[in-house]
Amino acid sequence: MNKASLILTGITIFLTTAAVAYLGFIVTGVIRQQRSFKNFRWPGTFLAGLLFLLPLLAGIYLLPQVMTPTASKEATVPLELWAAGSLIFSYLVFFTGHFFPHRNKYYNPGAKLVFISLLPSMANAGIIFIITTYLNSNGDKLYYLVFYFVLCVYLYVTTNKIIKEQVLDISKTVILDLNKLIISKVFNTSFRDFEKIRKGSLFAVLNEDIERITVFCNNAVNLYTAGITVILVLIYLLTINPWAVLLLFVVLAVILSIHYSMGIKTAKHFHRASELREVYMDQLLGLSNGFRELIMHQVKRRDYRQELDTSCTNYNEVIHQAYKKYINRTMVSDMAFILSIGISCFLLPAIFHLDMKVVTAYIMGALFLWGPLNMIVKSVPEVVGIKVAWKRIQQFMGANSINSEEAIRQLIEQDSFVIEKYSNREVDSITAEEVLFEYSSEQAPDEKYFVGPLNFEARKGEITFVVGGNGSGKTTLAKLLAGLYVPGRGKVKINGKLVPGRELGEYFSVIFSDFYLFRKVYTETGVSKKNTEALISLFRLNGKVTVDNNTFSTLNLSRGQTKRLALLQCWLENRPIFLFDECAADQDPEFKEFFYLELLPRMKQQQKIVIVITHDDRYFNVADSIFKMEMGQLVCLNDKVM
Ligand SMILES: Nc1ncnc2c1ncn2[C@@H]1O[C@H](COP(=O)(O)OP(=O)(O)OP(=O)(O)O)[C@@H](O)[C@H]1O
Repeated sequence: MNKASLILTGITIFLTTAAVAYLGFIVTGVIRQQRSFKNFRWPGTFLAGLLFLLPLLAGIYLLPQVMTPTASKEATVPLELWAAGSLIFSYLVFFTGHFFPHRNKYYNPGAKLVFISLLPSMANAGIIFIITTYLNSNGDKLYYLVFYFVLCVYLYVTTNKIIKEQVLDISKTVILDLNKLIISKVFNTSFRDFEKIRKGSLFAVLNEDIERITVFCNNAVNLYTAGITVILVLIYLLTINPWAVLLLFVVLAVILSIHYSMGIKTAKHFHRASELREVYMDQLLGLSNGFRELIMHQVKRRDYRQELDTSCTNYNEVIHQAYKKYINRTMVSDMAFILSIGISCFLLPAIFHLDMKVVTAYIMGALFLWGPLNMIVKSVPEVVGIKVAWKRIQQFMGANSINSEEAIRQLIEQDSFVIEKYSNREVDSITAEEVLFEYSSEQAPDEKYFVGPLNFEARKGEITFVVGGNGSGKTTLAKLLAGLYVPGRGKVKINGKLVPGRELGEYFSVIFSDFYLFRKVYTETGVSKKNTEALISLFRLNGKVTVDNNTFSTLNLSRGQTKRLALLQCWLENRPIFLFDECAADQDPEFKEFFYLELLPRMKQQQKIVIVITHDDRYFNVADSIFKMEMGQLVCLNDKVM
C-alpha cells in the first residue's frame, strides 16, 4: 500500500469511527432522555459548514496525485471517495448533534471541542510533514506542497477560531456558575458560620480562585491540542526511525519526572501564597471599612500601614519564590530537552548509521515537538495552582457539598422558594424556653462562653426591655430570638409553637447596633409614595431623603438621621415583632425622646411585640416588662410578665 492510500485509509477509518461513536452518544443520550430535539435556524449554519469543508475535499482529491505520481489513478479513486464520503458523513452526524443537545450545558460544547481540537493538531503535524517532504524532494511537487501548506494553515486558523470562541463560551458559563455557587453557598450559610468565615477568604475565592479556574479552562484546550500534536508528530517520527523515537521517549519521561518532582515543592509555595493572600485581603477590607479611623491618627495609620505592607510583602515574597522555583524547573527541562536534541543530532547518525536526510526530518520533527511539549510541561504549575484553587473553593463550600451536578443545581436553586407573607401576621407572643447557647471556636476550644439556660417572653401590644452590662449576653439573646443563632438546647416558640430557625427571622424587623442600611427597601408589598411621604415627615426626615421606586434617594445622612431611616424601613416592613439593639444609645436627647416616648408607644398601639435592648434607665418606665441579663443569665425585674 502506497503512502497516499495509507493516509486516505487512515482518514476514512478515523472519521468514520469518530462519527459512529458520536452517533452512538446521540442515540444513547436520546434513549436515556438526556437529549431531546431542539430546532434552530440551521440552513445558514449548515451551508457555512459545507463551505468550510470544500477546501478539505479538494485536499483529499489531490492527495494521490501528490504522493503517488506513478501509481495508477484508478487504484486510488475508491479510497478518495471513501475518505471524502467519511468526511461528509462525519459532518452530517456532527451537525445532527445540534438538533439533539444534551441537557448538561457543558456537554455540548465539551463534546464539540474534543472533536474539533483534534484538527489543529492534525494541521500542525501536516505542516511538518509537508516541510520535511519538501526538504527531501527535488522540488518537483512545489505547487502541490504549497497548496497543502495553505490548506493546513487554513485548517489550523479556522478550527482554532472555532475552538477559542467555544472555550470563551464555556469559561463564561464556568465563571458565572462558580460565582453563583459561591454566592448561593454564602446565602445558605448559617449566621454563626458566616461570622466565622474570614471575609478576606470570601473575596479571595470569588476573585483569584475562580479566575484561576477560568484561565485553566482556556488553557486546557490548548493543552489537549498540544497533546494530540505531540502524539501525531511522534507517530510521524516513528515512521522515520523507531529507535530514535524510543530514545526521545526515554528522554521525555526523564524530563517530565524531574519536572513533576520539583513541582511538588512549588505547590507548597503556591498554597502558602494563597493563605497569605487571604490575610492581605482581610487587611485591605479593614483599610476600606476603617479608613475614617485610620486617616485620623498618625500612629494607627503608621502601624496599620506597616501591617498592610508586611502582609503584602509576605504574599509577594512567597508568590515570587513559587515562580522562582517554577523557573528553575523550566530551566532544567529546557536544558534537558535541548541536550536531547543535540544528542539526536550528533549521536544518532553515528550510532544508527542514519542517512542525513532522515536525521534532518527527525530533528525537524523533534524541534516541532518543542512548542507543544513546552506548553504541556509548563502547564504543570497551572495544574498545581488549579488543584490548590479548587481545594480552597471546596473548603469554602464545605466538604462534599459540590461533588455532583445535582448537588450544584440544588444549591443554586435552593433560594427559589415560594415567598410567604409575614407582615401583618397575628403574633401574640414569642417565648424562649430553657434556651442555652455556647460560643466556642476551633482556635481556642477551651475558651467557652455560655448564654442561658434562660426563659423569656414578649407579648403583643407590650414593650419589653432587656438591660444588662456590656458582654452580659443581650445581643446573643436577640440573635437567638431572631433565629440568627440556633440554640444548643431549648426552644424558641411563636404563639406557643416551635418555629424553625430560618423562619423565625421572618417575624422580625430588627436594628442591631452595627446595622447595615440597604438603599432599597425590600418589602413583601412594595411601598406607596404617599405612605412613605407621611412616614418621612413622622420620622422628621423631610427635605433630607425621598423614596422613589422602593429606593432611598440618598444614604449620605448623619448617624442619627440614618438611624431614623433604618427605623422607617422597619416600619415599612411591618413585621409583627420589632427588635432594637441599643438603637438610641449614641443619640441626642431629642432622638431619645422621639424613640422612647413617641415611636415605641405607636408600635405598641399597633399591637406589635416590641423588644428593646437598652441602657437608658431614664425611660425604663416606658416598658411593660424588664429583663436583666447578667453573665449570660436572665432575670425578670418586674413580675408583670413571668
Ligand atoms: N461572635 C462571637 N464569638 C465568640 N464569642 C462572642 C461572640 N459574640 C459575643 N461573644 C461573647 O459573648 C458574650 C456576650 O456577648 P453579647 O454581644 O451578647 O453581649 P451584650 O450584652 O450585647 O454586650 P454589649 O452591651 O456590649 O453589646 C461576650 O462576653 C462575648 O465574649
